[in-house]
Amino acid sequence: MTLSMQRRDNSYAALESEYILGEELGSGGFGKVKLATHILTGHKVAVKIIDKVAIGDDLPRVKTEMDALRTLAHQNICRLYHYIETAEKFFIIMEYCSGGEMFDYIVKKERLEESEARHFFRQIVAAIAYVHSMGFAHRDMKPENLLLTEDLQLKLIDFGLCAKPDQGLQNHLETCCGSPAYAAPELIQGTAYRGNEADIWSMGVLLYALLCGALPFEDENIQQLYRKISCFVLSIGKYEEPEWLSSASRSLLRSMLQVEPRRRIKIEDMLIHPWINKKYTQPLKWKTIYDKNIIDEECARELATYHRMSLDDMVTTLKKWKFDYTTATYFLLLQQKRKGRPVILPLLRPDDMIKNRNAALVASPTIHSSLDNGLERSGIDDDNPLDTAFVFNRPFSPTDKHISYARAMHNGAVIMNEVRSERPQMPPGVTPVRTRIRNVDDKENVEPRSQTVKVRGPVKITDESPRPKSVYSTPRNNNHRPTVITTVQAATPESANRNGRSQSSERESGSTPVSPSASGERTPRSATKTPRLRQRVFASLERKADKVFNLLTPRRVRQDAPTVLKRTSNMVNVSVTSSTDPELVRSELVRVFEDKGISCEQIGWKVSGKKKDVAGRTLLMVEMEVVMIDSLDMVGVKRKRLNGDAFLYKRVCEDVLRLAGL
Ligand SMILES: Nc1ncnc2c1ncn2[C@@H]1O[C@H](COP(=O)(O)OP(=O)(O)OP(=O)(O)O)[C@@H](O)[C@H]1O
Repeated sequence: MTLSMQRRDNSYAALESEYILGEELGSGGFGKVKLATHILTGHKVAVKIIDKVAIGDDLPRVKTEMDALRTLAHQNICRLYHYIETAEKFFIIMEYCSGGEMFDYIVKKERLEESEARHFFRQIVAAIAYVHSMGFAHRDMKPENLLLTEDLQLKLIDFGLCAKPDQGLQNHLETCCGSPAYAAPELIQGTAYRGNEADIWSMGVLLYALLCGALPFEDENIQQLYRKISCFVLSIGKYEEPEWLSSASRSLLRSMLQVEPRRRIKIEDMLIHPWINKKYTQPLKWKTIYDKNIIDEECARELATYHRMSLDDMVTTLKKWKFDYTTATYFLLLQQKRKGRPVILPLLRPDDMIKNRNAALVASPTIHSSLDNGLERSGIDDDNPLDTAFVFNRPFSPTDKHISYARAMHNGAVIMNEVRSERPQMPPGVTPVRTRIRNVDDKENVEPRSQTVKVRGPVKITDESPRPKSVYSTPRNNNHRPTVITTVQAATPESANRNGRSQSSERESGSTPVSPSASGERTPRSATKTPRLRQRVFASLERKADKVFNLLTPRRVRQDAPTVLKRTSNMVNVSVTSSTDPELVRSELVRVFEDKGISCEQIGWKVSGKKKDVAGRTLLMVEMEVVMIDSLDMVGVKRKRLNGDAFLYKRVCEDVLRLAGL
């Protein structure tokens, strides 16, 4: 092991006995976020890893984020479970939002129907009403900071720029922060402002993005962007109002995108706004469903048994809200309970489990069999080996619950093999696809378990196993990468320089306003396409992608890439080409990146591009991975924003794929 690897090992040692690190979920200006498994419960969590040296002067931002996350507990705010600080790093362990970024959802849908936009926006309003009621302003509202759970519940993240003025939100703030495209005019003008009023403006931009699939003010050049917002402020410019917007949505947007902060709609008035409440029978429930003073007895009892403590002592411990491993386990047990799963911990402690990974197994039936009888599988992650082991086993006997859980923890591979023998055979590493339809009318005002939304699969591609018939591999190495979580990954390679931060949102608007019209809410999309909204891209991009094929050329492909081409059936963020030749597609991606002056790096089937501004600052990092689409046996391109502004990402992807022959 090299010295640098050892160093990395040590820096992750704090997580070793408690979490198993997995793939990278995303990265921001302040670190990266990885998927991980909480060893004791087997649940997935997200771990934000911040390097103390790399963060430098921005250290206070971590403190701000931690203070906010410790205080704020709301159903639409990503839950903090555990916080670890070491000499080198901060680890922020949070609720895992498997549905990806809200932005990708908008992109996938091009824009949202008003009813769907309302479903999401009500959750944004609920989160911000709560944040403001607690004396905080978020100050960085944008679609990248809104994540989705697998059942399309929205979670606000990234409280690193939030503010909590000592004398309350009526007090003025001065620091200009957030993304320029979402920034209120008073921030851009550099005057003192109120954080809550600035949040309402950003929410207006966000609602516009949901309804129109574009931003109201955009420009490649940040000064031009400011100029556009200033023109709007001076009433010599307007944002475009597409004709498909209903009169109620226009009126809400106008009241939020109100230049004069005092005249901007207040969050209390938004809660009762007709557009927000249309077709909802109950008022928006914005208050938190969590009470820090109430501890769930069943979860506390299970923890007390595990730690060999009295229930009272455990309740006292939990109420200290230390955000340590016990707090994390409590929250995960609570989550388990809400999903109708047994509230059970193993007899062994994580350290023992790791030491005894290969110990002989002791008992047979496992605990989660009731789940297998079609009772309730919600929340069980098919692509989590530990969870999967629990789901498809034999009936539960109360006496052996701990032993069998421990068995599953000890030797997932053995259990998995047993499991597979009871299920249709699948190639190793292939994750079964699960879809669920739930049943609901009023999505927001019912308990999460009874909600009915079609579940989107997780964003990542989990099928990484080569298929005998159609494996495309580079000449030097045929090894495929391991599946997502198999062993403790004390160290994972750092991605090359992902610390660039987006400076601006970039898109030329240049369009004149469309006169308002009171069109109905459910205008079919086909009838509402407006060429003026040039920002709407991905859907059209995907439709045109089939033209890539004929224009592909095989030049400039490095033949030394080590990884195997992935096959996928997961179409999230994947553009289909009509090509059957992945090498051709890859070489064309490289060519177009280079032609556009975007520096690019090719690693296996992934082509990463980095766009910089004139001053050499990284504005955006994007990754395009060539994949084979299972059902079609065609080549696809999977897009991923590594860093930087989402709408700039959208534009760059559009350009790259268009120039590649559309
Ligand atoms: N809880 C989570 N579940 C799933 N993915 C997550 C989670 N938290 C963050 N991510 C992913 O990681 C990305 C970066 O996270 P985050 O915005 O918190 O980092 P940051 O360094 O503060 O970024 P920024 O530069 O925007 O401030 C997100 O955009 C998202 O894609």
